Amino acid sequence: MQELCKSQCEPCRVGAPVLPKAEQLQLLEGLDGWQVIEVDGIEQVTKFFDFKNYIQAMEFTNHIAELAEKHGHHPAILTEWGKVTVTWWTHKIKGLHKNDFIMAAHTQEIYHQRIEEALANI
Ligand SMILES: C[C@H](O)[C@H](O)[C@H]1CNC2=NC(N)=NC(=O)C2=N1
Repeated sequence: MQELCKSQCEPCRVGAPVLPKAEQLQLLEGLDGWQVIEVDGIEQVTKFFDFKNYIQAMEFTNHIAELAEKHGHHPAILTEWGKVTVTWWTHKIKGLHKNDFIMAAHTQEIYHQRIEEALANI
């Protein structure tokens, strides 16, 4: 995860190959609690994050939106009371690219940073 978290998204062209399952599993090992799902035949990597309330969930959602804009790579986000589910896949290849695992690593890093900040303010 350390390596992924320091990585930047690579240019991904239409028609690029989706990640083979073996590489997906290897990249998952570097993450914490993410899983690969398939939705309408499209493989995606997803994880949900817990929060104290809806405002904190929304703040995290907006932080991920800023991350996505910065990298030009955007997730599906479901924001609920106390919970945010973030799901990454690459639209242009209709599946998983290494970029999705890089962005998952950045996502969980943001969550951990926010938790540490909250604990520091107790
Ligand atoms: C033009 C724009 O950069 C592209 O459409 C980007 C936008 N964000 C994206 N996000 C994701 N998840 N997959 C993409 O293929 C993608 N393409």
